[in-house]
Formats: sequence, structure tokens, C-alpha cells
Amino acid sequence: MVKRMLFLDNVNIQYKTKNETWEVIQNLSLQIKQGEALIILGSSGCGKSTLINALAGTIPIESGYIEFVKDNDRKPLTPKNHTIGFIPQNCGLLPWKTVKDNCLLPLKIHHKRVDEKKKQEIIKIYEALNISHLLNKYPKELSGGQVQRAAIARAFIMKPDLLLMDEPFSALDAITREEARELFLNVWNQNKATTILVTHSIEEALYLGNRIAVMGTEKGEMKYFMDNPYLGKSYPDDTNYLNTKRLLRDMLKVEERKETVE
Ligand SMILES: Nc1ncnc2c1ncn2[C@@H]1O[C@H](COP(=O)(O)OP(=O)(O)OP(=O)(O)O)[C@@H](O)[C@H]1O
Repeated sequence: MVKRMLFLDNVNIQYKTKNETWEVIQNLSLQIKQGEALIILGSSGCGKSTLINALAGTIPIESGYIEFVKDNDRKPLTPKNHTIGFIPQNCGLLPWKTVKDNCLLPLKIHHKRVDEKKKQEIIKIYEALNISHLLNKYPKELSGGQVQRAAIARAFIMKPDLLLMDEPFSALDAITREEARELFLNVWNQNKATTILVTHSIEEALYLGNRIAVMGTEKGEMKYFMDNPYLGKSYPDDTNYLNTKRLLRDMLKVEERKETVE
């Protein structure tokens, strides 16, 4: 039986100012299996980043719980209890550190020892993501695609219990994006980290997810879930693929229309 790793139960997330409260996510319940790559598709402003930030521990939840099972032990998901790899929209590389120092920083923070086996593992990740020649450069000396690849390397090097990605490829041009997705999938296939990626790109969802969820505009409600048979297949010339794409597109359109009317 496949283990369920991540449990969200009745999660509520709000933004508050002195006079107002915005409820962005209301009573969200969700479970993720070990080794699953769940892609959450949603239109702009529906709450994707809010959710991913709450999972990463950078935004507090108002109520409900988020728990993760590690070594048969179910505990609240926190950066203290678990290794969480987080690739935010801006990639989050520190500009004053080289690519190599950025990539090794999480190991340093968590006081992880780098023995010969780990060194080899790290070299393989650099090679798989094609950044070995960039290790001594600073983020400002890199192209957008190279920054993304370095951020992905950093996340995989720490062997995360949970990998969170917020529209990681959205700032890239079409060709670089395709290449970065392919390299990502290469490394993901070797590590099978339990992953949640949020995006508004249907193609990205179909290429990178083994499960897809569509998030509505109604306070984080998940409107639709599907197991995705197209993982790793780019643009298959297949009627079912095209129909699936259309179905997802229609769902997102309905959501966008709703938002415009409201
Ligand atoms: N710090 C904040 N204070 C108040 N409201 C916020 C804050 N951050 C986001 N919001 C609001 O919460 C809602 C969800 O924002 P969020 O950034 O999570 O959406 P998103 O789905 O990630 O959008 P996009 O795809 O455009 O990045 C939006 O209506 C936004 O205006």
C-alpha cells in the first residue's frame, strides 16, 4: 500500500491588516502520497503562492493542521521537523554567494556531513542539471534558465522530504523552459521527492505531474483531481492528450470568468 505522507486538514489561511481580514484558503483538506508529484493548477490570484508559502512555513495558518509522516512518525510539517526544499518564484538564490555556496548552504545550515558518497551524489546533480561549469559564478552572472537550474540543484542536494515549487519555470522563454523542465524531470525521476508544484501552465502540469489538481477561485477549493498518464511526455500527438488539455483549459477559463464577474 502506498503511504500517504502529507495531510492537510481543514486548513485556513488569512491575510490581516489592522482593519481587514482576507480569507484566501478556507477549510482545505488534501493528502499526498509518498513520491507523488502533485501539480496544482490555478488562475492568477487564486491562492497558489499562499498555499505553497504556508507549506514552506513562511506564512502561518490560522487553523487546521498540516502534518507529514517521516519514519512512520506523523508530526506537524515544519522546517524544524522536516527537510523542506522550497523553490520560490524568484528562485531564492543569495546574490552574494556563488552557485556552489548557494547549493551547499542548506547542508551547512542543517550541519549535514558531506562524505565522499554525498560528494559524488552532488556532482551527479550538478551534471544532470548542466551547471558544473557555473559553480564559481554569482547569480547575477547567470541567465534565467541557469538560475532556475541552480535553484533546482540546491533543492535536490538537500534530499528534501518535501519539495515545494512556486511557478519555477514561468520567467523563462519557451525553449529554455522546456529544457529546464526536462532537466528537472531527469533529476526528479532519480530521486522521486514528494513534490508540490503550483503553476498556471497546463502543459507544465501535464509534463511534470503524476497527479494534477485544479484550484478554484473560491477560497482555495480544489475543484478537480486527475491522475496524469502523460508525465514526461511532451506534446504527444494523441487525441486523449489534447482532450485532457482542453478539459483543463476549460476548467481554468471557467474560474477566470467567475473571477471577472465577481
Ligand atoms: N501579503 C498579502 N496581503 C494581503 N493579501 C494578499 C497578500 N498576498 C497575497 N494576497 C492576496 O491573496 C490572494 C492570493 O494570492 P496568491 O499570491 O496566493 O495567488 P496566486 O494564485 O499565487 O497568484 P499568481 O498566479 O498571480 O502568482 C490574492 O487575491 C492576493 O491579492
